[in-house]
Amino acid sequence: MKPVQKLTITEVALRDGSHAINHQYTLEQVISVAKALDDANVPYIEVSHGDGLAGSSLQYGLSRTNEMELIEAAVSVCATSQIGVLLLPGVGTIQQLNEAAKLGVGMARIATHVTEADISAQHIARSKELGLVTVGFLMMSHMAPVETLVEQAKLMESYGADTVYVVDSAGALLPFQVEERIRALKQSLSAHIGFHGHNNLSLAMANTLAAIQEGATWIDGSVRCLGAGAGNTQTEVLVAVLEKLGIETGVDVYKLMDLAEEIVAPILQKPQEITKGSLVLGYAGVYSSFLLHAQRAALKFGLDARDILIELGRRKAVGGQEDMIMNVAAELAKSNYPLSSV
Ligand SMILES: CC[C@H](O)CC(=O)C(=O)O
Ligand SMILES: [Mn+2]
Repeated sequence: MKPVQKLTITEVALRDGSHAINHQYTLEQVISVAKALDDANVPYIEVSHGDGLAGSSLQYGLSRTNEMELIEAAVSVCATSQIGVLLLPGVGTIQQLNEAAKLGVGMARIATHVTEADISAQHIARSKELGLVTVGFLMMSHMAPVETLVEQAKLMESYGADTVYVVDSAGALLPFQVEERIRALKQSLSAHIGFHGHNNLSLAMANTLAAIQEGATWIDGSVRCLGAGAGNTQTEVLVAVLEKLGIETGVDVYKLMDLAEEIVAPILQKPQEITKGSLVLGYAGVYSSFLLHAQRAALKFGLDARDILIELGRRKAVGGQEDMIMNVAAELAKSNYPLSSV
């Protein structure tokens, strides 16, 4: 392994994990998870609706608890960890960013589809003005050629992003594809490079290690894999693996293991496994957060969720097009279903 610089871990179970529990976090759950992550010395903890600030809606799923209350509570129980928020321009606005900053968050991640970095300019600029650590988050990175990804990352850097992430939203990338993407960004940017994986093809850990090997230093994980689809790179496992590789994170692995077992496992509505549904996300390159929406549409129309997901992949649906899921299901139900089989 090439020498690796110190890594900065961001825990996403309180944001990406919100998808997996239908955005039903309670104040008590967020407080207990945030407190334990702070105690384990995790540097950044993301707290927001799964689809970012202001994501609570019929389209994406209504939050049980107002996210600003969750953010405020998480900030209040953390002595050293910084709370971060995710914002998708158009879903959330500058107003919510200002509000979150007032509550004491330390980081904002501005997320766009991999070809749409230009819509992040004002949000990145505002985040910098607010003095926040500012991250550009290029979602569905598997959908663009490497050159396009580099171009888009450079835009985010030019707006002021301190770090730019390759986000494997569908868990569709293979390790060599992660390597070529991170290598190209490393060669073209001076910003830090980050990686956010999903485990739909059981490659989150391999992809994360590939990213680190090529120079990514900002890395996401979710405790007990609590994230959309089959979840993210499992944080407590990642920290243990990194320790074995002699790579420093500053995170206490024993405390993370206890948190995973005693606090996060009881929150899970079902274990984070690679089911046929989540496997198809990675296989067809579909946004991980579409899984539960597709399963609900399948029930409603008497379909196999896999056929809905395959069709969404064929149509290259992107985040924000959740309304397409019901449309596709309705069309499939009327046509000579099944159109495809896996
Ligand atoms: C919009 C939200 C999405 O879940 C962001 C993310 O974590 C991803 O694209 O993987
Ligand atoms: Mn994600």
